Order: sequence, then structure tokens, then C-alpha cells
Amino acid sequence: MDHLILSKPGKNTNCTIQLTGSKSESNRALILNALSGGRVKVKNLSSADDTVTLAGIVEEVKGERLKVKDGDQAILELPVINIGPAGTAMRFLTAYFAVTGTEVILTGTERMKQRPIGILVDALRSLGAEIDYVEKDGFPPLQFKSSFEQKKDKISIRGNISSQFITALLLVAPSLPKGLELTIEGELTSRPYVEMTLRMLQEAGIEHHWKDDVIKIASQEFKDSEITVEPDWSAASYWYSIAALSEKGSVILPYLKKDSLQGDSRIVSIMESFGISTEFTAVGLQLSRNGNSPKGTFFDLKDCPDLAQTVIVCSAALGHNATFTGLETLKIKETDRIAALQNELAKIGVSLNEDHENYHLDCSGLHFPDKIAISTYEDHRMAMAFAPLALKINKLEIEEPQVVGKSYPSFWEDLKKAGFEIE
Ligand SMILES: O=C(O)C1=C[C@@H](OP(=O)(O)O)[C@@H](O)[C@H](O)C1
Ligand SMILES: C=C(OP(=O)(O)O)C(=O)O
Repeated sequence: MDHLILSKPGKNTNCTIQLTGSKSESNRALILNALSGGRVKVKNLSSADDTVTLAGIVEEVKGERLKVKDGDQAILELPVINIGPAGTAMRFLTAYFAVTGTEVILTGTERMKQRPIGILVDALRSLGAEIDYVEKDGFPPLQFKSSFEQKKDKISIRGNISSQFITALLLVAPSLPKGLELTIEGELTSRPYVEMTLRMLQEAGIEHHWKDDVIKIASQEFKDSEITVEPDWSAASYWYSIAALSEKGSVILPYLKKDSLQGDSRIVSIMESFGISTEFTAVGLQLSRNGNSPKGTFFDLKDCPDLAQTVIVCSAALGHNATFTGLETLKIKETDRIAALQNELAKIGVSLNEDHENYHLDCSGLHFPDKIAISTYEDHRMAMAFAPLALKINKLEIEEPQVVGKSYPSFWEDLKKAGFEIE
């Protein structure tokens, strides 16, 4: 399907939506399951395409079907594993293949070949891994060699490009013969994702020690354990935006927890500023409008970059001028999300202007045409962040709507449950 047209005849929204499992938790759990030889079990895995892809690869690797046999014959060619657009899985598998000495080539989409990985490769090489770049230095595809011998246990890594590099190293750390002492240099971006990793390792029986910029994990065994993946808070954020743009109503999202491992649960406090109250009830999280008009004017999203599109588009649609910071990493995600937001917000007369580390949202020209078409740039979050605009625009065309599959395959079906019409 090259596009769909979204409309919302009634402006009240009342629904209960069962969200799929967290993509971030699921991807970590799959790596822990593989490294622990199945001792760490996983429940409620996400149905996100990225997780399904990673699960399939991990299954193949566990079954050793990827191993190239030399025997009497010369090795013909290495297995090529294509991770598609899944950045988290790309980074986690890089560490996994490196330290398990799995001889493969790991590649992804054209966009994946533009997403940096050099910092992680350098770190793994200094630990002793043999990894080559197949095309361009610093970027996928990567080629892994069949052996790994740990050379050292103390390494440093820059923290401000992607926390996924740090998580990737932490996940494999307990399986390293000498363990790992990781020093994070400079600022740490997306910090809650590192905390999530350490908390999940803890659930799997792995101790760590984190003081200032140094995280230590000794070589140790996983324990028999079971990880239950919580629903995805990044996915929940689109429902917050829908509630904020609806006239009235309430949305119930079962099984989301107050004490979540996911940093994107910060959407609760961010959306307080946009007039949405959250209650944790017996049936799940219930969000509803409290009648207050938007009030916050400065939002730091360094800890929760995946919320940026949701919050910026919602603020724009409410005509609420605000300043956002902590958006540096958005340029190297599924697309350059800053450029994508600027292009698409211009269609409703809103601009997002860079000013050193800040971005100012200027809604002075806000208008809602009867019909607009939103481009999605192969980015699930562009499609989902703009979809709530159907509450303001009669016919909202979303191009390449299947992009949502990356993290939230049932997104359009769920919108129908909430009274959206889709042509
Ligand atoms: O570890 C994770 O699961 C993730 C970390 C974040 O990436 P960065 O650390 O690159 O910001 C986030 O944007 C991504 O969607 C998921
Ligand atoms: C950045 C994201 O994912 P990844 O880095 O895993 O591709 C995302 O889901 O918004």
C-alpha cells in the first residue's frame, strides 16, 4: 500500500488498547536468552518487525545453522545476515557475533549503512574481536571472524552518540572470560536505556557496579529466570497524543507499570503539561484530559529521544510554542528526524528552528488544511506521530503506512478500534 487516508468523524475518543511488548526490552531479552543458553526465558515478546527479525536470527544462530563447515571443501562464502532497518538489533548482534566468534556478514537497509557503528566496533576490537568493514569504514556491513580471545577488560567508550553501543557491550560482558570495566566518556545520551539493560541483567542474575562513569560487570553465570516484557511505552505515547487532540474521552492501556524499565514512561509527566492525567488502575493505565491548557515551554528529551516526534507534533497541533533540547541523536535514527519533522510540520504552517542545542517550535502560522499528505521517510515514528492529526484535519493522507510495522504492527487496526476511519 503506498498510502492510506485517515479521518476521525467523532472527536471524542474512548477505547482500550492492548499494546504489544516493548521493542527495547524484547531485543535485550532475546540476546540474554541466547547468551544464557536458554536459561533466561522470555514472556510477552514484542510483535515488532525488528524483534521478529532478531528472534529469527538468534534462533538460526543457536541452531548453528549459520556455521560454515570447512571439512574437505574450501569455504565458499560466508552467510549474510540482513537485519533490515533494526538499529538496536544491529548493534546488539554486532557485540554478540564478535564475542561468540560467529563467522558471518551482518548488513541492513541502505539507511542502516549510513547509521554509525564505528565506536562499537573500535570498542570490540580493543577487547580482542576481529571485525572488518565490508564497504565503508565506520558503517555496516560488518564481517566477523570465527575466533575471539579477550585481550583486555578495561575499555572506554563515548556516550553521546548512541547508548545502544554501551548496552551491546554490557549485554555480552558477563559472558566475557575476564568480564568488563567500561568507562563512559563525556555525556551519556539515552541514559534510561542503559539503566534498563542493567536492570534486565539483574533480573537474569547478573551483578554490576556503576559508580560515576564506570560500569563493572564480572564474568559470571546467568541464573534460571523468566523475563516478562512490559508493553511498549513509546507506542503508548501516540495514545497520549490522541487523547490530547481529542475533545473528550479516555484511553485505557492495560499492563503498563508505574515503575517501568522504559524511559519513555516519562510521557506521563510530559503529557501532564499538555493537559493529560494518568491513573494507574486495576484495568491498566487510564489517560484522560483534565481540561488544563498546555503549559510547559521547555522540554529536555535527551533521556527519551523516541518521544520527540510524538511530543513535537502534538505541541504543534495544539498551537503550543515550546523549546526542545536533547535532540542531537535524532539525525542518525531511521531518518534524519529533524529534517523530516521540519518538512512535514511546514504543511500545517509550523516551523522547528535550530538554535545551538535548542529547537524552537513556532506555531504562529498554524492552520489545518482540509487535506494534507504526510511523507514518512521509512520511519515508523513519523507515521505514528502525525496520525493523531486526523483529529484536526478531515483527510490525512499517510504515505507508506506499513512503516509502522517496525515497532507497532497493529497501529492502524488499533486506530480503527478507537473510531478512526481508514480508506
Ligand atoms: O537501547 C534501546 O533499546 C534504544 C535506545 C535508543 O537509541 P540511542 O541510544 O541511539 O538514542 C532509542 O532511540 C532506540 O529506539 C532504542
Ligand atoms: C531509533 C529507533 O530504533 P532503532 O535505533 O532500533 O532502529 C526507534 O525505534 O525509534
